[in-house]
Amino acid sequence: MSTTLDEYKLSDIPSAAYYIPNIITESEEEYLISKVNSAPAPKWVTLKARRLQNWGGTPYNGKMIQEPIPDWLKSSIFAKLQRIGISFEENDASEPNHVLVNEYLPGQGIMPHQDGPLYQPIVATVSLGSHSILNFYPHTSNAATNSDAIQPEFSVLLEPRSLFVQTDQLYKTYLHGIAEITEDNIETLKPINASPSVKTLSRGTRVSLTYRRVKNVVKNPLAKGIFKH
Ligand SMILES: O=C(O)CCC(=O)C(=O)O
Ligand SMILES: [Fe+2]
Repeated sequence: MSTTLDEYKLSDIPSAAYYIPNIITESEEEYLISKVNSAPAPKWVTLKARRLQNWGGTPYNGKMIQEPIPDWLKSSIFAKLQRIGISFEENDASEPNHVLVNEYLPGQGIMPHQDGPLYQPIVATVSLGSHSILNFYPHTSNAATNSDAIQPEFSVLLEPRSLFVQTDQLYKTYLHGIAEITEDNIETLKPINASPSVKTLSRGTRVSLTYRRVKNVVKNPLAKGIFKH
């Protein structure tokens, strides 16, 4: 990782996480939200506590048939990821090949989980529209099945327009999740990067763009002309 990135490294937690406020402008944020919201209805997959869109392909059975990532998801982001030195492949600066878009209404979240070996062990998340709090738990805890009863080991505040990167041991040995609540008590949870003057934060609708690199990618057979008429 580059020296620029090191400036944003979060300390006192397992290596490594980086937090970069205001990676995009308010107008870029508005544009990205409008593009997410204008995706065709079948693009959305609705789950119990969030809905999502897959771009670049839909991982299945440990593989993904590669589809192009649309320009609107690349234009304001890829150059910035590269400039601050975020590499999605060991030893070079390969770009992400998959973007998962998640939308959470206030009160929605995601159970503690690991992103797993399908991806290179790095995920870069841009937050849009509202803040959230990402909670981390050691993977040996039973937070995945009982998150309400388990206190996170630490939490990170994700402000709108920020970039959060998790990689290496943090990616591989911790679970992360978002509680299904409408208001975050900053005073008690004490996210490692939050200002001590903030007491509570009410959630609005948050869209997250999670940029990753799927390791095992197959080219689209249609694009190769296998099914030529
Ligand atoms: O919305 C987020 O910031 C977290 C999403 C996440 O953990 C995932 O999609 O695997
Ligand atoms: Fe995740």
